[in-house]
Amino acid sequence: MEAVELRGVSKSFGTVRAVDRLDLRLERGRTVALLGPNGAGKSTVISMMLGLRAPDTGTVRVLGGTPERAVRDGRVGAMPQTGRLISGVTVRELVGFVQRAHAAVARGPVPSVGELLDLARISDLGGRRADALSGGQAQRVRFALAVAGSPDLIVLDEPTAALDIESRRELWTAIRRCAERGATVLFSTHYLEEADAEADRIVVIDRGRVVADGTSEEIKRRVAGRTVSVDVPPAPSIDAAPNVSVDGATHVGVDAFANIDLSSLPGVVSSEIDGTRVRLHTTDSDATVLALAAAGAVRNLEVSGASLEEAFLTLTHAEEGVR
Ligand SMILES: Nc1ncnc2c1ncn2[C@@H]1O[C@H](COP(=O)(O)OP(=O)(O)OP(=O)(O)O)[C@@H](O)[C@H]1O
Repeated sequence: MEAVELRGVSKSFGTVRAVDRLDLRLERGRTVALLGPNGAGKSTVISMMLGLRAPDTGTVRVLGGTPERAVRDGRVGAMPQTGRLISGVTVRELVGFVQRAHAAVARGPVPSVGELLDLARISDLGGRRADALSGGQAQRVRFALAVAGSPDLIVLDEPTAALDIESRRELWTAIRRCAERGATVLFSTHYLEEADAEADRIVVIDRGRVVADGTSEEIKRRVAGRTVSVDVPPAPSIDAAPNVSVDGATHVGVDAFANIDLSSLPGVVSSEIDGTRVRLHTTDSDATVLALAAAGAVRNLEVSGASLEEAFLTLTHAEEGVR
């Protein structure tokens, strides 16, 4: 049984179609990133998984039942994007209150207050007022509250937004510990490097639809792009360099490196010149390199795979014709 299953789910707000016939299955025990630009529909998807919104069409199943049921049974721990900690209590009191509420209804064992403080890396904050914490500290307290019921599914909506690198690292240490204990983790993020580093699987959504789904390696491969970089040859060699025939049509010579139509080289879909460095984005790096070699333009040649960022931009801008 999957942790989450969305089938043909759509949700509109007035004329805005926030989620558009979305199908998504999350296997148990994995950490999945929901990645997408602003307004892609991430929060709306999450709110339907948590039973906070009903889909217009389609079905949402969580841990084999309705989202409401899974949440009511304490099997889902959530950290929504916004929400402040209540005032007038210490961190320990707040975590204790939520822990006892879970312990009273839980089917199985739940962590003690001390374990929760330790898990969320907030043991040293137990005596501090809950409403007087830094952003990173407050986020770790919210995480402790989210996992107080030892949930099977943890849903985190942009958990590290606006946190500095150190706070992000601390929070991820805590999240990873829950994942290692077998929890399924779904988190949304704008940070590509975070999805790359923390997720077993990345689901890229855009305009309410899944545009890519796989490991970060698979997503990078989907873009099928490689970047070939070379230095622009120094002036003395320019005149001596031969011209090269490309696709039997365009004659390219390194003497005119700055003026040639780089995108007419075989495989090249776009190019950029940065100072003395030329970067060619290509779908056929072998052919591009051969053409450059024939032109004698292979100084400091480097071939690299597409970055996740390039893949993300390509995937999410595909329909706009960008790139
Ligand atoms: N309550 C609402 N009323 C009207 N429109 C809404 C509402 N909630 C979301 N939307 C719209 O639905 C679309 C998807 O929004 P959503 O918040 O799900 O995206 P998101 O991917 O979480 O974005 P972000 O990364 O900016 O948080 C957007 O166009 C948004 O303006």
